[in-house]
Amino acid sequence: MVWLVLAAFAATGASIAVPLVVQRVVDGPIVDGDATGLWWLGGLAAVFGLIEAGLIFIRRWTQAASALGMETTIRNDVYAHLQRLQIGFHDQWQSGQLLSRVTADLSVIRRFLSFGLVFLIVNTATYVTVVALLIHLRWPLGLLVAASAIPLFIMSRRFSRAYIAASRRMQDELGDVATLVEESAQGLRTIKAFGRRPFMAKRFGREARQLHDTAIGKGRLLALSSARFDLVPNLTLAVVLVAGAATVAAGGMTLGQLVAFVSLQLMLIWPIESLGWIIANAQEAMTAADRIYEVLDTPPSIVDRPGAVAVAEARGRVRFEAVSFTYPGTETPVLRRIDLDVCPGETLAIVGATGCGKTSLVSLMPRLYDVTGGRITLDGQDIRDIQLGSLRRLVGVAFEDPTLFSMSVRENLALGRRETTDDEIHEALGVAQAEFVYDLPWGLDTRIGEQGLSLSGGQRQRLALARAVIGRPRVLVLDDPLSALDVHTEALVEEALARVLHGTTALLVVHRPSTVALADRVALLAGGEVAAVGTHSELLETVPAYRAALSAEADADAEPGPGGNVERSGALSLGGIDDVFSR
Ligand SMILES: Nc1ncnc2c1ncn2[C@@H]1O[C@H](COP(=O)(O)OP(=O)(O)OP(=O)(O)O)[C@@H](O)[C@H]1O
Repeated sequence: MVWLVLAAFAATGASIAVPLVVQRVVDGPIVDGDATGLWWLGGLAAVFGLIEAGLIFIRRWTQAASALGMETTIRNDVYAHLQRLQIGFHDQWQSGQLLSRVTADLSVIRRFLSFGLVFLIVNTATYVTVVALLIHLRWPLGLLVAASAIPLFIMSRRFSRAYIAASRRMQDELGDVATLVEESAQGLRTIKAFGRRPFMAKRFGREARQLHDTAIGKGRLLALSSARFDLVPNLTLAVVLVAGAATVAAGGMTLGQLVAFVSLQLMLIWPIESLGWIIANAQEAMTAADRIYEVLDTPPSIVDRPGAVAVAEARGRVRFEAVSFTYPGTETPVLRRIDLDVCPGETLAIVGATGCGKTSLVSLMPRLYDVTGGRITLDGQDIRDIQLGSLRRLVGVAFEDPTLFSMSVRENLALGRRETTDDEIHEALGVAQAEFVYDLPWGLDTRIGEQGLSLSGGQRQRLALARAVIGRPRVLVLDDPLSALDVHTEALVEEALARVLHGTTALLVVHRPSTVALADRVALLAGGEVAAVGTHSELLETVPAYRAALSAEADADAEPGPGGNVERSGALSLGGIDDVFSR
């Protein structure tokens, strides 16, 4: 930036020097008929021209490097911050809005850094220097030119107020359009399957038209103000020409001085004309910066507490002590006074009606959310006093909706643990019955599609399960990890999983009665509270609500799927369409 500004100032100095040389040429060699002097001064003007060209090259070159460097740094900062922010933040933000901030808004800032800001500095410096020279050359005419700044100032204030509102609206609308594109791309199967393409296209068309109208309004504002800005220097020039000619005729200034005066004044036209564009550019960049700061200024709420310790090994005793939890931004607690004690190596199944808080409960273990009352301990230590990094290394997680990334199978699995050997991968794939990956075209190095969409629901779920069990974490959190598997595969996975669960403390959200068999004990959740805890057979005998919950799940399970032995990914698709239409 420093080189850039220095080069810009020096180039402006060189360009201002040229009219001053012209003045010497007109008043000296031309009036005196001195050919040698003409050559010398002509050569000097050419040298200034060459210097200016060289400096412009340096300016443009450094401009690209500095603006792109800053854009990349800010983008990395925003991305890193988004990763640090708690899930609660992401629940409340549309992903398209975040996407447009990391892409479109940052490009606006880069454009300002590389053009708007440079021209703002250079043009202001040019304006001040040239006006000072004009006053020096002929003060009454110089002051007239200086006075033309007053209407310019008033016009630019009005313009910037109107423009900032329009550009904020447009950038927000751009975010909405990005959200729609992203959602539609993700939900394309559902949209096509329900024949809702025209509906979605119409919805998109409405948003796109809104964006178009705002952009046109913005363009109109810019066009109007550019025309007004243009008028001021041209009117001033006309006055200067008439008054200047009269002064030369009266002998108040030389012809060379008038030529220099007008040449210098012509140098002001571009800085003034570009004022509207620079203000627009600056306002857009300020709006974009505001939008980026809305993200950067949100402090992550789930962080290491002061004095949090790193824990490398754990026995794996997990206790929920009077835990309650309310989602950020909501009033009603989802979980109330939860007391659970899970011994090292024990598997606790969590059973309950849909929406009773099972997923919320297990999300607290890896601190995706923090408890709002009570505490969770691991080996007697509040998990908030354990460094997040080490807590998440100790806790393996697989959720019902298995997210895979556009990376190779191996990289997807390594997300579960950074250092993995082929043996560990093989073992984890065995547990999850996911050996099918060896049959993919490039085996473990096959790149799976965006979010793993080229795999079936059951295949994705098995890979997510393998990712959770890789490296045998001390605590496993499995949120209905077998829901998309056919009965045969489920039995095989359960058999292998039982061996893994043997030495691991596990919280296992269970929807299907068959999976309960994996658990040592079962906790029945009802309305966000623990209604009963005991072994499966105890609860079956003594708790009618447990029998009811399991038979309801069994009924749901028994509903015929297409083809009987097909992997049950229907539930996931229905979740998807709900999402599309509720948004
Ligand atoms: N991000 C969120 N923000 C606010 N409320 C939420 C959020 N996620 C879930 N809830 C609410 O919390 C309650 C419990 O949801 P949760 O997903 O924990 O239930 P669940 O027992 O796992 O359900 P299911 O069996 O259908 O998976 C529901 O009423 C739900 O609407």
